[in-house]
Amino acid sequence: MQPGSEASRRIARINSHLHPPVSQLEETSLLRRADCRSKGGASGFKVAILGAAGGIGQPLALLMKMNPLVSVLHLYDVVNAPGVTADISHMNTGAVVRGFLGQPQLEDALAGMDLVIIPAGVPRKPGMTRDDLFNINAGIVKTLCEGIVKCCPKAIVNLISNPVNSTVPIAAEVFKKAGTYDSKRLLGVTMLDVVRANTFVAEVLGIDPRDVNVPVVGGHAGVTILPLLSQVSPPCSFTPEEISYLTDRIQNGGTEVVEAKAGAGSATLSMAFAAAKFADACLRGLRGDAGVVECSFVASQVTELPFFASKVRLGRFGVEEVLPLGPLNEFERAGLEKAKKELSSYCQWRCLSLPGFLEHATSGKDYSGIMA
Ligand SMILES: NC(=O)c1ccc[n+]([C@@H]2O[C@H](COP(=O)([O-])OP(=O)(O)OC[C@H]3O[C@@H](n4cnc5c(N)ncnc54)[C@H](O)[C@@H]3O)[C@@H](O)[C@H]2O)c1
Ligand SMILES: O=C(O)C[C@H](O)C(=O)O
Repeated sequence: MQPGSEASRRIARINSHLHPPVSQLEETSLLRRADCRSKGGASGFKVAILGAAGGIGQPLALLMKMNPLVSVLHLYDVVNAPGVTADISHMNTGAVVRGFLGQPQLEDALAGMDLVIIPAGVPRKPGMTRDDLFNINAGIVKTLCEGIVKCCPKAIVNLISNPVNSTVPIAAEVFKKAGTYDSKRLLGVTMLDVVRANTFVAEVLGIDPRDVNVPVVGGHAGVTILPLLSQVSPPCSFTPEEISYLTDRIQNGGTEVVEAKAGAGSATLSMAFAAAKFADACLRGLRGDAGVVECSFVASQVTELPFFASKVRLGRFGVEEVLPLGPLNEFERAGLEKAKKELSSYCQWRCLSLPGFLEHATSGKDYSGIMA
């Protein structure tokens, strides 16, 4: 480019506008982004994050923008999506980032997505259980899933919003009602339990946490979180005291963070790390990689319960196989009974088939009055 030429004057004028927010930049620049030659996003997967401006959503957006398997990243929230999008979009990695704000833009955010990750919803405060979030989060999840039904019914859905033990059955019910349900494509994210288990076990053993893999089965709340310490890789053994300490710490890892944050929310950074790891596994499965196995809360026949977390093999269509629990020791068999009892006591599960329950339960009102 010749110094002093019209082109160089244009670029200088554009640079002088680089300070205003992105929306103003679009209006004032001579070269609008829409006119740029590179459109990006040539190959790879299209991923949407719903709740992208939240405590989990923001670091998760950052991590997904760094994932080379992602070519298009849609960031949707009911607040602050433009700001997060402008910020993340300046990272010089491959994915093209677009932001979407509020319900009127939900359908555009979802159109054509391969993977939808949902961390939208309210987090716990000290003294609350995850189940206390149901009345608000079930309604949010229902609305978002209705968008998925319309715009990307074949997408893989990674559901993070709590209580996962209930939001996954709610999402399944929304998809069933619309006739788009495919149990292989709906995955509750329990990866943080595995991430925590790997970290705590590595601490006890004095080894690198990246070398540890602990299967964690059941669900995602209290005693429903069941680490299978007899199946740790690499093979190892624990004293009864170590087993008791590890089981308790893994089951209460979420509460440990909620209490440490003292009212400022629940796990966000470790959750974003776990969600990004899990999403990457789903994308590798979609790509056709062999042997991608992670734990997830899915429709299952591993126990008599309709949904259960266990190891699943991920493939081109989502969950290709729900793997059996494997041999359990006596402590784990007792833990499994407790987990199943707790999981089956979730009233939402018992009531899902009642006429009108889905609408009532997701209206934000107390649903206990219509329980059988
Ligand atoms: N599965 C897990 O292991 C796990 C771990 C940690 C947190 N969580 C859960 O994830 C959820 C989010 O946690 P957080 O810390 O990010 O909360 P947060 O409040 O920081 O962020 C939630 C975001 O969701 C957005 N939101 C609310 N309603 C929405 C809607 N209708 N559509 C789109 N976005 C909407 C909010 O604007 C906010 O930006 C909570 O329910 C929390 O309990 C799950
Ligand atoms: O504990 C919470 O409420 C958030 C999350 O489920 C967690 O395990 O950290």
